[in-house]
Amino acid sequence: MGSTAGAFKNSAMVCAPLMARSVEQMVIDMHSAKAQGADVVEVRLDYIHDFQPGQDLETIIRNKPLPVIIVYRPKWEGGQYEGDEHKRLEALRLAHDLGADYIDFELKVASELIGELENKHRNGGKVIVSSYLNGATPSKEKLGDLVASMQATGADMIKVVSNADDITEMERIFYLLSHCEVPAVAYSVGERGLISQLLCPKFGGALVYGSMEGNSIPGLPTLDSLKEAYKVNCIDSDTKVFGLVSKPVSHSKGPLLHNPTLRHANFNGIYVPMFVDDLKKFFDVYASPDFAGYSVGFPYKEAVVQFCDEVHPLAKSIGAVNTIIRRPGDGKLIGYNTDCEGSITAIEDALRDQKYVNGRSLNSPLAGKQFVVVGAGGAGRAIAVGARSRGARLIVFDIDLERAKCLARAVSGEARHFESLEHFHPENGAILANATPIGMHPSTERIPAAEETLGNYQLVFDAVYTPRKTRLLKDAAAAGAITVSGVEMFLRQAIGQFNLFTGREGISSISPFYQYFRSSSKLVQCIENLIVCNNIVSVLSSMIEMTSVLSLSAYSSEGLHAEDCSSQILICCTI
Ligand SMILES: O=C1C[C@@](O)(C(=O)O)C[C@@H](O)[C@@H]1O
Repeated sequence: MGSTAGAFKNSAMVCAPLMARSVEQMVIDMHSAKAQGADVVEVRLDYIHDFQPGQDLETIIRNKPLPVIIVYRPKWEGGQYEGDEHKRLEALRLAHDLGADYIDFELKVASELIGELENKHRNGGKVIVSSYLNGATPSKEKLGDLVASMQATGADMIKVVSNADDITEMERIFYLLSHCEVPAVAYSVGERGLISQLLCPKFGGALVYGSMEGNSIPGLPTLDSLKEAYKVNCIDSDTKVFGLVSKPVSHSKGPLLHNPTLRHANFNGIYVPMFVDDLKKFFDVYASPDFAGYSVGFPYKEAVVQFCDEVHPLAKSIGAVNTIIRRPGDGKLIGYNTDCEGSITAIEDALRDQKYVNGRSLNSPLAGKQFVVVGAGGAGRAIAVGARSRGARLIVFDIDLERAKCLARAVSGEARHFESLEHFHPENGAILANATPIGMHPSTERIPAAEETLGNYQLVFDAVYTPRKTRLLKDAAAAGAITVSGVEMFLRQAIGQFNLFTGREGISSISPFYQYFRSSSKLVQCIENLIVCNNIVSVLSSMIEMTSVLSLSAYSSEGLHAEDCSSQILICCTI
């Protein structure tokens, strides 16, 4: 795909589709949408019960606080309206006459209706010609033909909506947006299509759709996330795209963390969730310099290694990559692993904080310890290799014994079948690390190990970070173990990714800052202040040069709290 982006740079409007059942509620929703940051609202007449065109349209148009798009979608185009077609078209004509800013005509009826409007005089209201494709996004050629026929109707704006089967279809949508001669809206619904919404301003799209708080529409980002987290109005054709390649992907807090941080660092970039089904297809299609780097999540951390042109030695020794950068000079994909340091330093610091000093080595509190890793996938490999590098003795559990054996060989450890974990009795002072998705939303009641054995561990770490306090961590804390949340690992690996994305520093640059603040009495003071006043922004701003505090406050409203503040400070200090 070429790196050409659209000509309507930065002109996209954020649009809230409204589907209230009554006109009164529609008016209330128009005002709420404005308060939530919408630039324009799309009023779906087909959702209004007992719709009376004459009076209801007047009420809507007289009370509109924002430009309004009037849509009266029939069943035959995926809408709710089943009545007489003549009456439907009459209502649309009336909306135009009453001064609606935009009227949406389906392609099938557009030529005739636009012709009529041309014959009367047009009153300034614009016409959007829309086409809802039943199924996947067609080829570029077919889309091109469709767009040509839509433009030929005399549309002021065109709108194409598809149902994506695969994220790679979005490349055709971006091509459409950047090559259309009139303002265009094009997107796919659903998780696989989300990037068509988020990246549409980069490619010249005219509208980005967002749902209102409490009125979420499946597959649409919220107005708030568009305005606050993604700041879609700041995107232009030069914006570099970073994405989380994963499946599932919607649980990730990465966008909430990386987007404000990129902005704070004045880096023209956006970080988006990418629901990927087929890695090869994905990397083949998104090969332009616009797509500058990726986080790699479950289940692809190992599989993605083969798609990297070069792999950093640490990632190679782990056999898993969680960060990919497209090297600016030659476009090659370079793979890294920031999970390893992220998880191991989180565990080490928790042990040090508990004033545990290992008898045999002062270098790492993990030296000589029995270290139980559950899950031999990408995250498990990073944790196991990291623990081994600190001198721990590994036992690897997995439902696939061969996979466990393979990792055990790499770290000179033992392999066991997952089922035997229930009866496993660890040594005194052992560490347990869960590197499986067990306990992650939505199956939050599950734990990977038997509850009765948790008290035998000195420390229990969970790589799952949604929810922040997993059931495993709660049970382990109740049993007296030190617990380390996946949030710690998440934040630390994200710092490494951020440095790589922005080309600032290498992954190893995390520790000097952290070392400084960890040993500093200021940190203790700061933690106490944070816990007392719980105001991260004010405490940190008085203490260190302000950095990405914005991202932290955004994140804290999503479930990050003062208790996680060692990493919050870490993040602030490294950016
Ligand atoms: O483990 C994680 C977390 C992550 O998957 C996420 O949920 O954002 C992103 C990965 O790159 C990282 O290694």
